[in-house]
Formats: sequence, C-alpha cells, structure tokens
Amino acid sequence: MTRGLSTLAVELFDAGAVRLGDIEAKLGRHTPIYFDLRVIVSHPRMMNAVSQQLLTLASNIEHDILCGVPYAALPFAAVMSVTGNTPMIMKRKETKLYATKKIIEGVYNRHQKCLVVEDVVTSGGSLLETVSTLRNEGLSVDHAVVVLDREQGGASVLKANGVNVHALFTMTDLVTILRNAERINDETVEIVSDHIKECQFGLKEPLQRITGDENGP
Ligand SMILES: O=c1ccn([C@@H]2O[C@H](COP(=O)(O)O)[C@@H](O)[C@H]2O)c(=O)[nH]1
Repeated sequence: MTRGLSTLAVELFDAGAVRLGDIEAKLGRHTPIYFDLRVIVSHPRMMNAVSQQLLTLASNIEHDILCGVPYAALPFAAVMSVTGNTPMIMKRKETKLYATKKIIEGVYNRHQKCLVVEDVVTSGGSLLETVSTLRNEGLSVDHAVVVLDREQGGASVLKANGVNVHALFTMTDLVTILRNAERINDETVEIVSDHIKECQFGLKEPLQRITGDENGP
C-alpha cells in the first residue's frame, strides 16, 4: 500500500465516503460499513486522484476501450478515458426504449478488449451484469479495475467467470488505514471484520450468500 493510497483513503473518509452504523445496502441487505463513492463528484481533486490510481492499475492491463459500471463508476471511467486518451463506452441500466434502442452508448468493434471500471465489489453481481452485456456485444472482457474489494467473495465469483479483479483497496486495507489514522476505533474494526467473515457470497447461480444471515451487504 503506497502512502498516496493511504492518504487518499483518509481524505475519502473525511469527505463522508465511509458510512458507519446499521446501513441498508443493495437489495435490503444490512452492513456496518458502506463505502459511498458517489460523494466524490463534489470533490474534483479527489475524483482525479482516485482516477489516476485506477489508471496506474490499468497501465499493466492490455485494453482498447473502457466501460464504467453504472452509475457510481461512470465519472471515474470518464476521467480515465480523457486522461489516458482511451475511448470509453457506457452501458445503460436498461435498453433505451426509443430512437436508437441501445444498451451500450458509444462506438466499439467486436473483439476489442474492454476494461471494466467499478467502484465497489461485494457479491460481484453488478460487475458481472455489465460484463455479460459487453460480452453479448462481442467485446472481450477479462479484467476489471475497482476502487474497493469488500472481500465478500465477489472477486472469486468474477474470477470463476473469467474476470480478474484489480482493486485499489481491500476492506482489510481500508479499515487498517482508517484505524491507524485514528478515524475509527478497534471496536469498529472488529465489527467490520466479523461482518465480512459472516457475509460471504458464493459461486452458485444465481449469486447466493454462502454464510451469515439474509442481511449481508
Ligand atoms: O459499500 C458498498 C457496497 C456496495 N455498493 C454498490 O453495490 C454494488 C456492488 O455490489 P455487488 O453485490 O458486487 O453487485 C456497486 O455497484 C456499488 O455501487 C457501494 O456503493 N458501496
């Protein structure tokens, strides 16, 4: 972990990107920690810093085109595209119902190597949905760069589906940095680490929880 990444994690916390408590997340699941990168659109310097770090990860991965998972990762993909002069496409959440009737916006060719950009991986479901759409369009997708891997099984699910996840932070990295910077206490570290152990997602189709109760993130 570089000093730049640790500083960035603390800055993100100070900007309100880390929510603590009993938080309702995707599909009504509950989590004691929620990483909310959507706040970053109000902090252009941090938006640029996160995008630069993702670009560093991307520099070791062969790709022709970028695609952000809607919606939270779209700003990062856009900054990476402009800074790195790499074309970008956008996957819509739903197919447009009129005019072009497209699911993907932008210009691409079949067989191009597409690097997917995502904010957070929990079960891997959102990322996998985007990968599946891109592959249906003939694009080749083998890698994704993400800001946070919550270490709840999503990266393994993606690996089993042919997608290598490259993350700036794991949840363990994040809580360790925030503890060292005295932003959270030992009790919070323990609550988060217990939750991550208890709420794991597995490889069965459709994506399923393999441990813990019904309320994992
Ligand atoms: O701390 C979190 C956890 C999740 N998200 C959002 O959910 C999806 C990732 O969840 P999957 O189960 O892997 O689909 C991701 O797109 C995030 O936007 C979050 O923001 N913060």
